[in-house]
Amino acid sequence: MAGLFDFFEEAAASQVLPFAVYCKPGSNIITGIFQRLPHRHSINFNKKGFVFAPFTGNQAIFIPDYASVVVTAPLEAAPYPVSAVAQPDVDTSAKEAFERLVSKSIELIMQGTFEKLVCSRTERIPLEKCDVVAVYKKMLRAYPNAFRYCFFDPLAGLWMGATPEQLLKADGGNISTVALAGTQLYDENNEVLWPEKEKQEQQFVTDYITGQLHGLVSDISVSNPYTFRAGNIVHIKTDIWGTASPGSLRQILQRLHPTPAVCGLPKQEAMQFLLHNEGYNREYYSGFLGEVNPDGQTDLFVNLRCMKIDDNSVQLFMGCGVTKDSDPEKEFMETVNKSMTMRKILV
Ligand SMILES: C=C(O[C@@H]1C=C(C(=O)O)C=C[C@H]1O)C(=O)O
Repeated sequence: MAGLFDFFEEAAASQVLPFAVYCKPGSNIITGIFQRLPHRHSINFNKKGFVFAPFTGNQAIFIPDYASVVVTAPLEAAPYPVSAVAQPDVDTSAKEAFERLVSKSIELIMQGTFEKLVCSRTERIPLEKCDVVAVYKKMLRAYPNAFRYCFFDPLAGLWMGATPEQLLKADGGNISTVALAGTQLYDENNEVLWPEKEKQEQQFVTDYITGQLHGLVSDISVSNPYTFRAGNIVHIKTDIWGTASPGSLRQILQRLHPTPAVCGLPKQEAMQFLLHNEGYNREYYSGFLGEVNPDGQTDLFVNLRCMKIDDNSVQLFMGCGVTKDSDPEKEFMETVNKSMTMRKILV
């Protein structure tokens, strides 16, 4: 009988029908959902399946279980130690353009137009041929604490990523989410200390999320912020959980996405600013993805540390939170560090 990786090899090679292959943080079960017919389904929170939504949140793609073959496989291979891969040569014009965007954002924050903006950029790496399944297998072993996925849809293209950020977990009335922000390089020889700027940036996210949950979620609990490692970098993380009113999942999601961890404050204005000023289309980067299950666990993640794989190139996506205390050059370096998550598995 054909196993998950047979389906995956075939679906990735032919690139005709939508599919998703994923493994949850800390899990050793890989799930594949392979749609049987070339029909585009829209998201329906009453059906079980896999959702893939763009940054703007509009027109999410949905692969329903009932229209697909769903297979699982155990993750048996040992962890893959990601090697020290050299950082890429700096593309001066990309660096200057990004620093201009960050400077403009700082100015608008100083003027009071925004409290926070998350600026992002994309980088294209030429690649003759990408062995999608081999790269995915490497990613599975390299980032055990991330949500590791590969997704394909004929219009959206082929995407892969290892995201550290949960957007929403819901099981019956119990829901949880996280506020994740603040970034520095992981250094095993030094204790992690967080500057005020990073703490403040992360606090914005925690306050926004708890504020948005009020009215829809009761008994909201918030953990203390703690340091969380994601590959070669560390973040500040706060866990947030509570009890949701029945049938409120779609509304909670609308209120949360996109959080100020990936967009900005105020939300709608920040989104418009980013759409008009980043100079490229984020598409599904900083959107959300994962399992929807009205009768069980819904498990959604923010699409970060991801890439889009085309015939002859790979496009990387990375961003960073900008506040009034940001330094444009440091923010650019932060995006380089974040790009290493995917770069390391491409070598
Ligand atoms: C925007 C990204 O990451 C987000 C931004 C962070 C930051 O500004 O420090 C940290 C984690 C993520 O919430 C990205 O990885 O592209």
